[in-house]
Amino acid sequence: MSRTILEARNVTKRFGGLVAVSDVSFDVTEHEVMGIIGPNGSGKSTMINMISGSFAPSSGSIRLRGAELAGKPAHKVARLGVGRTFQLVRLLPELSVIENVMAGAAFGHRRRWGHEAEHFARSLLERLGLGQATGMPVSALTYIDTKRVELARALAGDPKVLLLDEWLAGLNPTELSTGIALIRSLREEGRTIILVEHVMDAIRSLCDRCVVMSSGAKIAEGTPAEVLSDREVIRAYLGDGDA
Ligand SMILES: Nc1ncnc2c1ncn2[C@@H]1O[C@H](COP(=O)(O)OP(=O)(O)OP(=O)(O)O)[C@@H](O)[C@H]1O
Repeated sequence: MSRTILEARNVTKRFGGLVAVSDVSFDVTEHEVMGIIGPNGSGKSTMINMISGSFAPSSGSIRLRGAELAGKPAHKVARLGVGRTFQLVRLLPELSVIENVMAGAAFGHRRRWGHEAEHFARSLLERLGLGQATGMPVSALTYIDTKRVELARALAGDPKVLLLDEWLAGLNPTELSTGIALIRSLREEGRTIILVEHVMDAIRSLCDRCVVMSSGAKIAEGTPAEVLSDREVIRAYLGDGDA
């Protein structure tokens, strides 16, 4: 039976006078891939940042299997089981590829150290196609490879919920199909994933459900086919004249 793993209730985030996220609620079921989509500036990254503990909500609740995440710092949220990648890749530039991934193993949900961390990091890097690059400095990597390392680092903590913030952004068409196949393989192994994405092909082919945001509010929720044919969603993306 499917169970709710993450529950967002009436979540609001204000930056001074600006309401970036306004009273948003949704549930994420175990093993599902849920997309958060919406036009630029609609509050998607802010929502992800609140789930991962980068920002505290101004009000509302975010629970992971019943445990309150709202207001907890990012390292505690990671320990409780939320792993993430960032819209702008954040790696430790002084460290090698494998050291970056081992850092994720040390600070994630299931802590691994020393040989165990190294072994696990190596197996993840091989799986993500970076088996030959483990000792390289991250500064020598191509853009897609830095994204792979960041994904490996997030997976190294064995997260219960993986947040991908525009992980596919900036990839060329070949890299994009590799990237989509990679996320699909994570989905097939039963991971729970929340992804913020602008690439509609990826949304259609990867997501079980989507939440659509516009100006901070949730305006629709459903399968990709349902929400992408919703008049209000089309209006939010294209403007009044086109809906
Ligand atoms: N740290 C911050 N301080 C002040 N305002 C912020 C901050 N972060 C986001 N905002 C504002 O909150 C609103 C929502 O931004 P957010 O980045 O969450 O949108 P988004 O849907 O992720 O956009 P995009 O698709 O362009 O990444 C925007 O108006 C943005 O300028």
